[in-house]
Amino acid sequence: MELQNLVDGRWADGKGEEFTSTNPSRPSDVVAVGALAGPAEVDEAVAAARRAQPDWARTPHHERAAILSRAAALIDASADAWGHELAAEEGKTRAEGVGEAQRAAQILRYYAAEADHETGQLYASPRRGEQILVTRRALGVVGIITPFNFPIAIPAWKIAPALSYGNAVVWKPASIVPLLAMRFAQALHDAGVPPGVVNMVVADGPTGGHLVDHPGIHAVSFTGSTAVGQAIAASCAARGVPVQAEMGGKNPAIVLDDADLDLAVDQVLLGAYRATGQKCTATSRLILQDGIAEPFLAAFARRASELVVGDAVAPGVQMGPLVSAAARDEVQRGIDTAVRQGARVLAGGSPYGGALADGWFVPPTVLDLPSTTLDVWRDELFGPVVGVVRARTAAEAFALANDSAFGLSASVFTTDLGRALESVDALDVGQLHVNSESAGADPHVPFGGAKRSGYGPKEQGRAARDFYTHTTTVYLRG
Ligand SMILES: NC(=O)C1=CN([C@@H]2O[C@H](COP(=O)(O)OP(=O)(O)OC[C@H]3O[C@@H](n4cnc5c(N)ncnc54)[C@H](OP(=O)(O)O)[C@@H]3O)[C@@H](O)[C@H]2O)C=CC1
Ligand SMILES: O=C(O)CCC(=O)C(=O)O
Repeated sequence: MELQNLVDGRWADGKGEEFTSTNPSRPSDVVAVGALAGPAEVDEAVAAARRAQPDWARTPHHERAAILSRAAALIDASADAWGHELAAEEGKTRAEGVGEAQRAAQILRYYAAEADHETGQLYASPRRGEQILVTRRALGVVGIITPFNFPIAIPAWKIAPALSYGNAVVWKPASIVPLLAMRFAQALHDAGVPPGVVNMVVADGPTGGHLVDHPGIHAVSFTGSTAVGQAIAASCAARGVPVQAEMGGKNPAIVLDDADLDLAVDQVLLGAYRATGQKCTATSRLILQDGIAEPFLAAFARRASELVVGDAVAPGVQMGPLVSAAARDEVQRGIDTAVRQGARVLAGGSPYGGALADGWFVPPTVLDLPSTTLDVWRDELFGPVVGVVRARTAAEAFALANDSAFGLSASVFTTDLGRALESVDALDVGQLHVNSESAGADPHVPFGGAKRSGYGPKEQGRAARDFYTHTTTVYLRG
């Protein structure tokens, strides 16, 4: 597949450095080749977006919605093929890839349906002969920067609301997995998004910085690492531009003495190892109450070791590789450091030999931690690694869960409604799952993190409308 950028409604080769994307299951297989875009193409894209945006904002909401619905249908029709490509380029399994493509279509449909919701409010006035209206308008041109781990769903949940509320976008996807970005841009283009309303430039991080600092950009939405997100937030603050940054996580799963253990084992496995642990919402800390710790761990470590790891597109595979050699090396280094610091390996832990040694595979790993002083308790590894500690009481378990600079997501497993409600009060996180895995985000409800996991307004649902529009309060007298 040849890499191209979409600028002002035209597909064009990049003018920057040559780039090759490869299959992390079989790194000698090339998935896409081409040249990256550079700052000049970002400038062209921003100029095109600025020209196109006013008319797009004036286009009746229902016409914008019809385009999003058509794009959703195009994605659904290609979900099998694109899901396969996603798995071959990013490393999640084929089933997860197809599911992600379908999720992108579902998100587009949700924001298409937003056309049927009210777009403002009418208030009574304290003065005779006056009404007060609150209307909404688009921000203008939004810079969108997305990570590798959800190459179509995350772009969908940023770009669909931006478009639905009348903005134009300049989007820089993660350069390591450009293929699904091209597919998504293609679906929007083929569905009839006017030239310049959606521009996609496959570029490196520094060129992303050029986009963030561009004076023609009116807001920025970012998902990725905490370091980059905080730097972007700082530059946006310096320019006075709205920003939302969705960043890392170190998400706990708490299993209390009264939990349904079979359910908890199943769900924690999903949270920890689906997408090879490469989700900001993945479970990476496991807090077990003493009474169930040993039976839970015995079952969990056995099930983790039994997961079928292999080529992401092969039938029956339950976990694929990490996205890159660098990611594989970093996660393996994190495991080795944990072991040096005293962690006991209950599953995985060592690099694969044999056929899997050629791909970027790390085994599903369970580490029993002697204390919370180990680096693996604090630092996000972004891989299939879970560190386990024990707690005497539910209160102690909740305190351990809050012992993190991050606050994205958490799971609590209990059959006691009172304890479930206590956890709602106790845990400082953006998403709390009671009796389900820590990952997952529905399009109609807010998504985002507390503490270092998130900065600025949340994403999705009504929260997206608040980010992608601003209000005008109209004091109206006849
Ligand atoms: N919270 C989350 O959802 C996610 C968190 N992460 C965390 O981030 C780590 C690294 O993953 P990665 O995807 O590389 O995350 P990064 O934060 O490095 O990248 C995310 C996006 O930002 C771009 N970018 C990088 N540097 C800059 C910059 N200076 N200015 C503007 N844009 C920039 C990247 O471009 P390019 O790809 O071209 O470098 C990519 O499009 C993971 O190990 C994980 O800890 C990662 C993905 C998702
Ligand atoms: O849990 C999910 O489905 C979303 C996760 C996410 O946003 C991420 O990993 O970047």
